[in-house]
Amino acid sequence: MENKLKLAKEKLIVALDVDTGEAALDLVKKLSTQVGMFKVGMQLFYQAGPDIVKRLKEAGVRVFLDLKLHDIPNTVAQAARGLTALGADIINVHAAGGTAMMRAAAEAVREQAAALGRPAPRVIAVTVLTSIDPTAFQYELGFTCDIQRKVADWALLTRQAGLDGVVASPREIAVIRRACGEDFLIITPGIRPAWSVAGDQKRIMTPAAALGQGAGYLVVGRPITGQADPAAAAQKIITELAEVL
Ligand SMILES: O=c1ccn([C@@H]2O[C@H](COP(=O)(O)O)[C@@H](O)[C@H]2O)c(=O)[nH]1
Repeated sequence: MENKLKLAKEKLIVALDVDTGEAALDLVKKLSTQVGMFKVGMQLFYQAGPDIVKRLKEAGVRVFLDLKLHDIPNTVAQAARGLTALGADIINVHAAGGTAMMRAAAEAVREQAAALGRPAPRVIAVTVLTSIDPTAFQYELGFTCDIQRKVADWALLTRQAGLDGVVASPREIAVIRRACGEDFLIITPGIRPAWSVAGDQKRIMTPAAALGQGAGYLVVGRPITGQADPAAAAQKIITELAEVL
């Protein structure tokens, strides 16, 4: 069981969606024995500033920098260069930015990492946000195919652009695997244990079910960080994961 708990820990990424560096570091202190990686998103990065990534790296943790870059290729490449210099382990862009933008990001990251003499962070692409349901996808965003088809197409585009993987709902893991193969990284937010509330997430799955589908990593935010005892919530999740490993 101990080995399974270790493996489960490696699968878990906790979203540090808080306003200050101090709050983020406090969560890291409480959770670092149970969590393999921490995610810095827009909420923390825009308020605490880029230095938070360096502080987390100094604290010895792995960092997924989830800023979802989406702009013209040159702008995204220059931004990706900056994020690489901060020392993130994974960065991301939006697949909707297209292949030229994704290729530019991947190339800039490789060049910058080589110039700094460091391993390059993995670069992945966000497909369809897990907060989008089929109605919004069709009637607000105007897509005529279903979400699964679009996610599979964008995942393939991402792979062809030379990126390492995608962010998607666990509900799309099977179609992504069929399109992109077993060695393609799939990071899944939209994780909701049976005892938690969905909130704004629409395409959700429990931790055990997502792992059963073959998720590379599971991103969990509020079901852990929104609890009075985040460490106890994280422990419940890794125990649930260990049971299916
Ligand atoms: O499609 C996506 C892409 C990114 N996210 C991010 O993951 C976490 C999820 O947090 P919860 O509190 O567990 O809902 C959050 O930081 C999002 O920005 C996503 O949810 N869906």
